[in-house]
Amino acid sequence: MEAKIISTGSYLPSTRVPNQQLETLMDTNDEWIKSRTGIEARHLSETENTSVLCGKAAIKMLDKANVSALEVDLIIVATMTPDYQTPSTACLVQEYIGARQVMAFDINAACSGFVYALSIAEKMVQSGNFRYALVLGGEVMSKVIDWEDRSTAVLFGDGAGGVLLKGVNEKKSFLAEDIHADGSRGLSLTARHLTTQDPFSKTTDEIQQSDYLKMDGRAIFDFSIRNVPASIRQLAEIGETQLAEVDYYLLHQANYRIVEAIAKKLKLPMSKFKTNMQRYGNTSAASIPILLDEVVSAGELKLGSGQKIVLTGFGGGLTWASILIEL
Ligand SMILES: O=C(O)C1CCN(c2ccc(-c3cc(CO)ccc3Cl)cn2)CC1
Repeated sequence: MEAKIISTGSYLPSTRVPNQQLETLMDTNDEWIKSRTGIEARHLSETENTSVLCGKAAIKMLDKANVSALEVDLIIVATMTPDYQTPSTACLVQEYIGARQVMAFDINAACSGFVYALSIAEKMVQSGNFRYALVLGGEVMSKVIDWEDRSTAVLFGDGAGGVLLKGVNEKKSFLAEDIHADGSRGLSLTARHLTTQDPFSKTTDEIQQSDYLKMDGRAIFDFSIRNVPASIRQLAEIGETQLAEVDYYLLHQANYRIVEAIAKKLKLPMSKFKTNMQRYGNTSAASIPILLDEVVSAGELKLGSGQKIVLTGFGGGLTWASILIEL
């Protein structure tokens, strides 16, 4: 049995916030944001939590595939901004879409989360025990942002996207993967630090509970430029594929200059690297599936066409993960 992507879907909350609107909230400006990140606007959720964004994206992909929610055997949600610690966001999605009481769980690999989840779901479908698998990336980053910290508040957005996998007796579609973590540099990007809190705990001063996302931007920038090209080269070698044979590279949409720098290091044209951070900002685990759905919806990628794509996530953890897929 092999796993095949049979549908894609995405959902953005309705409130669009252009850079100019952030100028009224903090000491920033459209020119700085656009020139340093490529971001022109982001969508922010006023009432819909992560499970609802994911549920709405899931309903779109099930409808497109003409698959009932009752046929879904597995739901994985990649998120660093769950509705709750428990229940998992995937359990809330199961209820939201009206699926049977099937296996549903969240994974947290931050901006690499969707690629991690896709790798996990593929193996589970290959086992022959799961016929239809919903693989979602969803974030409400706006709830972990410090809206007084202009260095991070201008970078992130909310949204959800995903794919519907089906077990089929066809040739392999998932050709190669390169998936990593490096916890030694994990504190370069943190959010929601939960320290020990019991009558006997001895939280020292430097161990601070923190609700907000904090990022060493320079460190993450440098890590990305170093690790992502190496991961893509390694993937191409494992998949016995030339970099030029890949139709599109869909990278985590953190920063336009990062995508440019990676394309340059790989000596590939920017035309192979689709981007949408201009419209949505950095939606962490949701960025790749939203981009994939947009490129498929635009007809630039066709499911079942044999086109080759590389999906690469990179960020919190630190994690980085690449997957080579023949559609
Ligand atoms: O001064 C400048 O130019 C600033 C410098 C700092 N910037 C950054 C830094 C890091 C990221 C980033 C974040 C993640 C997490 O999803 C993953 C990957 C990256 Cl590369 C995005 N922007 C913005 C422009």
